[in-house]
Order: sequence, then C-alpha cells, then structure tokens
Amino acid sequence: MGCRSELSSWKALEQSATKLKQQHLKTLFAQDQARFAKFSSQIPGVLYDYSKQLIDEEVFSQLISLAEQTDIATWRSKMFSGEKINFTEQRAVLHVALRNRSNSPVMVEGEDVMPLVNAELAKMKAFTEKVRGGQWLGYTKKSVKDVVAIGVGGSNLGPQMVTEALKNYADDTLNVHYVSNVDGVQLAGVLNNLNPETTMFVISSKTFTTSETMTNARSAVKWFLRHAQSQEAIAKHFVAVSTNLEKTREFGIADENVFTMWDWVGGRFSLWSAIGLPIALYVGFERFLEVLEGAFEVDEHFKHASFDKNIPLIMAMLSVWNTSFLGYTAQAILPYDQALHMLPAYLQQGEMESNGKHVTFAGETVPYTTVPLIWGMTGINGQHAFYQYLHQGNTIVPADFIASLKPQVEVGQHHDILLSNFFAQTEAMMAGVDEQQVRADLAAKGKSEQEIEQLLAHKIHQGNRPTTSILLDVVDAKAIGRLIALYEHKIFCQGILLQICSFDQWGVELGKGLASAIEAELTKEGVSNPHDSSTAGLIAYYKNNR
Ligand SMILES: O=P(O)(O)OC[C@H]1O[C@H](O)[C@H](O)[C@@H](O)[C@@H]1O
Repeated sequence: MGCRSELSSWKALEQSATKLKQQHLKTLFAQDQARFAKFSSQIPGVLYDYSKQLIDEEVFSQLISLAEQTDIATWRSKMFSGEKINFTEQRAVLHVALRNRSNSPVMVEGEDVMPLVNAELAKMKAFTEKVRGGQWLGYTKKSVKDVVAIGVGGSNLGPQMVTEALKNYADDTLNVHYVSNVDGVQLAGVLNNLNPETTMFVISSKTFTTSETMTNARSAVKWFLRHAQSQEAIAKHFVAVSTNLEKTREFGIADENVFTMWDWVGGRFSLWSAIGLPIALYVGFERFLEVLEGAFEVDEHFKHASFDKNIPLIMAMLSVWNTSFLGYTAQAILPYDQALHMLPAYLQQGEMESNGKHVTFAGETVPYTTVPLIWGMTGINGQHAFYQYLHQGNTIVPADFIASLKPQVEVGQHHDILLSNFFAQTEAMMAGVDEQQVRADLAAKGKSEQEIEQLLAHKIHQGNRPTTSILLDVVDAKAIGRLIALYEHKIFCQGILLQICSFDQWGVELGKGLASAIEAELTKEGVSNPHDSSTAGLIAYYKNNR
C-alpha cells in the first residue's frame, strides 16, 4: 500500500490547490448562482452547507476520486462488520453496534454482540428507572438526589457534553455533577454541597486504572465512609462502568453494580455505551435511547448515501483539503447554540486524539499535515474574543458554524438576533470588505480624504475564509445523537483518507505513565531521579516552597 501522496487524485488535488489559492470565494459565488444547491446536503434534521469552502466542481470530484482510491467504502464495511480495523491494538471498532437500533447481528470473532449490547441497555434501563423513580434507597433508606459522575477523557467529555446539551429536557428528579480533574478542588467543590445519604457515585473508567479517576474515586469513598461508617453502605452508593471486572472488584464494587462495555468501544466513542449512564440518569432512559436513534439515522446515511451527498465523508474530504492541501492547520468549532457549549472540547478529543498522528498504516512518516488543531467556543462569545483573528489575522482558520432553527427555550427575539450573527459572520468571512466599500463607508461617515487613507488598510477585510454552516432543527436528544455521529464518521473517513490509525492513542498512553515516577519524588523522603535542569529546578522549588 503506497503513500496517499502517490495517488493520482492526491497529485491532481495538489495542482488544484495551487490554482484555488488564487481564487476568491466571492468570485466563485458570483460566477455560479447555483453554488449553494451544488455544495449542500441534507438529512432529516440537518442542513449541511459547505458552499463557502474554497472548492470548485473539479476539486470536489478530485476529492471524491481520493475517497474512491483510498477504498473508503471497503473500510466502512470492515468497520460495520466488526473487523479488527484498530490493528495496532487488535480490536474491532464497533461503537456503531451500541446504537444499532435495527438490531441486525453484528459479529465479532464469530459472535453476535447485539445480545450483549441489548442486555446492558436493559440493565441501564432498570437501574435508571429505579434510581429516578425513587425506589433505589441509600444506606439511610432515602432515595437518590445527586449523582456524581467520576471519569476523565472519553469517560467524561461525551456524557458531560450531552448532559449539558440536554439540560432543558431534564426534570428536577436528579442533579448530575461531573468530576474529571485530579485537582482535588473540583471534587471538594462538588462534595461540599452534597448529602452522602442521597448521593450516588458513578465511577466510569474503561480500564479502571486511570490514575486521576481512581484517585477521585478513592477520595469519594473516604468522604462517603466518613459519614456512612459502614463498608456495606458502599453497595448502595457506588456503581461502576468498566471493562475491567477484576479491578472493579478489587476496588470494592459488587459485580451487580458494574455496567460493562467492551474492548471494541474506544474511549472517545463510548458515550453510547453504559458510559452514557449519567445522561440516562439525568434525562431518563427513553431520551438516552433517542440519542442512540439519532446516531443510528446517521449511521444509515453514512452507509448508504452516495459519496457526493455523504455528509460525514464530505466533512472529512474538506478537512483534508483545507489542512493537507491548502495548508490551514487549525479549525474552529463555533456553536451558535448554548446547548452545544461543550462541543469544541468534545471534538478536540474526538479528532485530535484519533488522528493527531504522523505515520501511515505501515508506520512510515507521512509527507503531509494530518489533522488541524481543533479549538473553539460558543460563537457569540468567540465574536467578542478571538474573531478579530478569524477576520483579519494573517493565518486562515476554516470554521464549522453550528446553529439550530429553533431554540430550546424561546425568549423574546433572542433567537433571531443569535441567528443573524450566525449568518452575518460566515458571509463576512467569505466576502470580506474591499477597498471600494471601505472608501464608500468612510466617505458616507464624512471622513476626509486624509482620514480615509489612514484607515483604509486597517479596515479592509480580505475575506476568502472558508466556513461550513450546519443547521439543526433544534438541539434535542436525536439531534445531538445525529451531530456527534456525523463528526465521528468524519473522523473515521479522515483517518482512511490520510492513512492514519484513528483508534489508538499511544501519545496519551505515554503521558499516563510519565507522572507516576515523579509522584514518588514529591514525597518528603522521595529520592530525586535524574532530570534536565528545568524539571529538576521546578521539582525542587515545589518541594522546598509548598
Ligand atoms: O476510561 P479510562 O480507561 O479511564 O480512560 C480515560 C481516557 O484515558 C486517556 O486519556 C485516553 O486517551 C482516553 O481515550 C480515555 O478516554
């Protein structure tokens, strides 16, 4: 298997990039009235408009050729049929099985995993209904009021992001609090306000070895036992989600209180599994199922839509075009919907942990930039913070703008104001403001010729900044499921187009081990290991002055 850059489609795209860099989006729009119709695609509940990306029909067809030449369709079937496409860890990649609402068999090593998936869903349903219904009683026979979800990375970001997105659909049955940071301040801040008699802890860790999560979990047990004073009470207040039964037992959680997942569910793709338990506890199991249903709709679209209408594939092709060909090495995620305020953080892990890598399937260094730096925040807040850079900085950052037709809560005219910003920003980033217009605007304001000359260069906006607009109907359970699944399949396609192994994370594994050696040095009697002078100096300063 040769390197992607040897493919004829890759070479054609390189040539096109040289041409397109001379083009202006404004001209492309002026030349073709049908541009929006040509470069947009729809599925129920989602309009995806990529007409403000710096492409033309030739580039689009070259990108489709790249998708064909890289065998996207074959890889897609391999994923859905449980082949071990995570080959550095010898695992299947089957988060799609977790939301397979058709229930058709999904085979892993000759075994249909759907009965396992359904059994776990049934266990989640029974547990959720018992806790939410007030029948699950704590050690003083009181029902649960607060859930503390302890986990980090994929065992935190997905559930917390969805919980935040669906806040407006929750009743006041339960509060859910998330603790991910090993900075004890976060745990203390949450526990300070809680009553142990009515608190349930969900310890989520695929491996049940992640140091931050285990530290928080142990501190939570200590806090709990200080009040409950009885080891047996733990069974009524601690449940776990993990693949590692040995470790959950060792920790003291009874098997019946452990929700399981499987090694074919990657951490960053795990919110559809029992890792999503805090979501179900918060908004109810039926709504959690709707999240799965929304994702399942997208799985079907991804499997069956032709390449030229296949939204996740187009998202991936555009990312590769922008990053590897046009040289734009960052991408902003800008939700114009408060419900999606955690989406940028979630997608940072999704995309960068998956594809932030530099070797091909065969382990050779790739000669192109792989994925961009993903960053962002809610669009309106961003407008008053970093949009200056987006409009006039001397690097170009393509952006995904995401909004909804309807707000979760109608408040006066707020939504029209919000959406007028959403439309205006992408228009401005595309068209810019040229010299003629700046001159006319300043003259209309009564500025003198001299003042105009002084201001001119500062007020010109070059535009030509690529954006994509995604319009959802309203952010509800199905919509959030759809949106996440679109990005997940985008990440999958990106990996194939770039020939990157998307499903391992050796860089993070390295980080997991690094701190533990230093941890021992930090005790009073800890012996210092050899370090560079900076690290040694910092550790010494910490030990001597804390
Ligand atoms: O669920 P855990 O085993 O505790 O792992 C939590 C997280 O650990 C690391 O950061 C991995 O890179 C993530 O993918 C994973 O989600």
